[in-house]
Amino acid sequence: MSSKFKLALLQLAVGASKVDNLTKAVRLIKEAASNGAKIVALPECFNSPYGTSYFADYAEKIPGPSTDALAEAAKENQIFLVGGSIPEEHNGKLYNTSTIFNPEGKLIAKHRKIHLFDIDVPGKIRFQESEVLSPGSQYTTFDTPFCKVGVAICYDIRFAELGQAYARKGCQLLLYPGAFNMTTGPAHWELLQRGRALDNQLYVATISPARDEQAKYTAWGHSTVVNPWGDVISTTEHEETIVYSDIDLEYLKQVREMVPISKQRREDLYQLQIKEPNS
Ligand SMILES: NC(=O)CCC(=O)C(=O)O
Repeated sequence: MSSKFKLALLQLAVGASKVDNLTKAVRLIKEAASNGAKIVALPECFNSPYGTSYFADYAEKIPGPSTDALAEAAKENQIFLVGGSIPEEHNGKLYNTSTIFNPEGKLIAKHRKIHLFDIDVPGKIRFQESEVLSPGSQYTTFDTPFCKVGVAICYDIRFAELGQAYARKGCQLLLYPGAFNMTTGPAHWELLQRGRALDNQLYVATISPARDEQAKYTAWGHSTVVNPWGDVISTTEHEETIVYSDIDLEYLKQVREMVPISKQRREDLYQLQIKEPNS
C-alpha cells in the first residue's frame, strides 16, 4: 500500500446546461487523471446551478444520466471518483447526493447530505434547503488502496461530531464537496476545514464550483486541501481550475505521534456516541 497519492479537486464552472456541465466534468476528470490523480472530486451540485428553485428540474434517479457518465469516467481513467453532488429524486423525495465510484466504474458509496443548509443572516443571505430537500441519515466512507475516505457535503462540515465520527471510523481524508457563499465563505470556509483537520489530525479537502457572478447564488470558490497539522497545502481563488495536492499518510502518522491526542482523551469525562441508523 502506497503512503502517498495525488488528489485532484475540480473547481468546475457550473452553468444552466446539464449536458455542458457533464461534458466539462468528464473532460476535467480525464485531465486530472492524466496528471496522475488517483482520487478526483467534483463540487457540490456539479450538474445543476445551486438553488432551491433548480433542484426539482435537474433531479435524477441514481443510476441516471449524470451518474452513468461518472461511472464511465471513473472506469476509463482508472480513478476513484467522488462525484460532487447532484439533486437526486428517490421515492418522491429530493436529496443532495454524492456518488462515489471505484476504478472499475462501480458505485461503491452514496452520501445524501445529512445537515440541510438552512440559515438566515439578515441583510446578507437566507437559504432554506429544507423547503425542497430531505436529509440523509447515513455515514459515508469508502476504502482505497491508500486510505479510508469520509464524504460529507458542504453544510455538513459545520458539525464537528460528524468529522470526529469519520476519524473514529478510521478515515484519514475527509472530502466535502461544497458551495459556500460570499457571506459565510470568507468568514468560515477555511476556518472550518482547518478546524476539522486539526481536531482529527487528518487531511480535509473542500471542492467548490467556480464563481459565477451572474448566478442567483454566488459560490465562494477557494477549493482547498488542509493537512493534519492544520496547514493549507493547496488552494485557489474562484475561477475554474484543478487543484492538485499530494496526500502523505506517513506525515499524518508523524503528526499523530508527535501530538498524540487520540490516546489522551478523557473518555471518563466525555464521549462521542456514534449511532448507525438503518435508513
Ligand atoms: N451548500 C451549502 O451547504 C452552503 C453552506 C454554507 O454556505 C455555510 O455557510 O455553511
